[in-house]
Amino acid sequence: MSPRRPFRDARPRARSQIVAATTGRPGKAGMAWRVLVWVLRVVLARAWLFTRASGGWMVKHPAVAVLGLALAWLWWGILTVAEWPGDRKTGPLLVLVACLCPGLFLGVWAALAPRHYVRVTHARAVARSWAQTAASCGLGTRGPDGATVVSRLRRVAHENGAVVLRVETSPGQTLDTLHRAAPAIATAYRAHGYETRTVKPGVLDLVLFTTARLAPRTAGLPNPDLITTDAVPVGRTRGGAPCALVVRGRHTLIVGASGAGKGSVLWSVAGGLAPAIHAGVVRLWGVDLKKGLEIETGRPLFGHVAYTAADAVSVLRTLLQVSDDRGDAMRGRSRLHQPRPGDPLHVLVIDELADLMAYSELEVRREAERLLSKILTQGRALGVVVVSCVQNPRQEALGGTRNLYTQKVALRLDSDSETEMVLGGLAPLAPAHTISPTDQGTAYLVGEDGAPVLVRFDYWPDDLIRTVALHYAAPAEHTAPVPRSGIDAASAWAKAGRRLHAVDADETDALEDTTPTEAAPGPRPRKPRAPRKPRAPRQTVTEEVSP
Ligand SMILES: Nc1ncnc2c1ncn2[C@@H]1O[C@H](COP(=O)(O)OP(=O)(O)OP(=O)(O)O)[C@@H](O)[C@H]1O
Repeated sequence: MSPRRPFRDARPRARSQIVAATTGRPGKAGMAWRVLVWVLRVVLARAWLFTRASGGWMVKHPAVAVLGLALAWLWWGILTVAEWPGDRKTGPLLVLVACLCPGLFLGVWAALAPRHYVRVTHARAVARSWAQTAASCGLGTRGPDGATVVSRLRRVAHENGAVVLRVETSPGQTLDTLHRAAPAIATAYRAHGYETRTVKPGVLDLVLFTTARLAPRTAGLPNPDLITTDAVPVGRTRGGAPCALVVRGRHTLIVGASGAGKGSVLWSVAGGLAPAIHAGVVRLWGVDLKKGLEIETGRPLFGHVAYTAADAVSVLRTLLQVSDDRGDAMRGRSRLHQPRPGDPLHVLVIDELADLMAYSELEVRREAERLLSKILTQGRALGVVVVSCVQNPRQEALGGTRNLYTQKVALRLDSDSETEMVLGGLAPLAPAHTISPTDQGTAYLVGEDGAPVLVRFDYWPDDLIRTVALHYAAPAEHTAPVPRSGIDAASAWAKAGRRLHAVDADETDALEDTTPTEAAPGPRPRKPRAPRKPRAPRQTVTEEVSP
């Protein structure tokens, strides 16, 4: 252990003493201190902006600045030597202000409207350097007269955390030419990333991100009225806008190195779905072969959980059965399942998929891969979706299922080859391996449209997970067995719900025996006992006594 450094310990102590004696004081004195600090901050910040903007202009135009100073000084010197009666300062000062007025104007502008000033000056700088940058990034073509013609920059706009360049192709170029030049342009302008959006034929918006870091945020209690599976709030995007995840109709793969924040993504989904779970619109299933450490924190949200490989296979088999039954019921009627109470969206959450697909017994692994692949190919439209978390995106950890996920969340990854494994051709647009280890919960989200979005998922502390899980616990009927056929569904759900209200631990075991998991590998479950036949009443033989 390193020796403790006394001055390091003293610094925070001195700081907290100062805070306690000033802004931390109770009552009006504390309030006065806080107002004073705020005013000082604002004044100092504005003074700095003024100095920087006007000083910057003077550095760029030294001749004008020196001329102004020299004229003012000369005028004042002449008046002084001539012993001019009256005011000798106003005239020279006016001359100085007149010479420096463009710089002073910029300073006042920066101090009064700093954001507008930065945006306008930045846009002008980009426009000035565009021709040269575009030509060196491959956007120049030779005109008939031999001169180089570059793609036209139509406008420079600003969004939160991004600069948007609207670029128009020049004759001889296609949109593909602009797409190919985008990485070089982003690098030339020192952007942290980029995105391209086609506006109309021949016109493209090139979005250059000016920030790589998104502020962390702790999740709050979910909105009880937000019963949705199509836009589950999970975090914030780069521009600070709320980010919502589509759960219905999509299988989601969450990949991230150890400590990258997979838990945040998992609980953002499970916690965001909590009101829908409580309303019976979503039924949550959990597989956590790390002894249930993750899922057990929010256990009441889950209908069924599996903490062993054999149970996990049973859960997969049950869900496959559900999707088979739904397929029969939906055929010719609907192409996408519409969840509702009594006929919910089944969401299977798997924490650390590799534990099941790579580190289990060979037989279990094969069966799990077979079942999961079937669910991933068939379940999407039938209201059975999978959310899998995994550390290692390699083939051995995911089996053949990697490309069956329709939505991917790439948290921090260890190398560019891992990013490529997860996101394929989108890797240059979503360099997940460059996410800082201190930015846990930051990830590139790639939905079905294939456009990566940088998102910081909300952080879910354990206490919040427990509170939400208790508040929005799954309805009793969701911990009941899934009926095998849709015909007697309603009565089976109701019956199971009634039974579960009164169950104790033994009864739950008995109930589990009746779930459709008979074909699970390992020891065969007991056959349910046939109901006992009512016994015939014992006959009493009376001897007839003949008269
Ligand atoms: N969204 C977030 N914002 C801020 N900090 C976070 C966020 N998510 C996670 N963290 C921090 O990172 C730590 C690790 O997160 P988490 O356990 O979710 O990572 P993980 O990817 O699941 O790791 P492992 O695979 O080892 O279980 C947490 O204890 C927390 O301190």
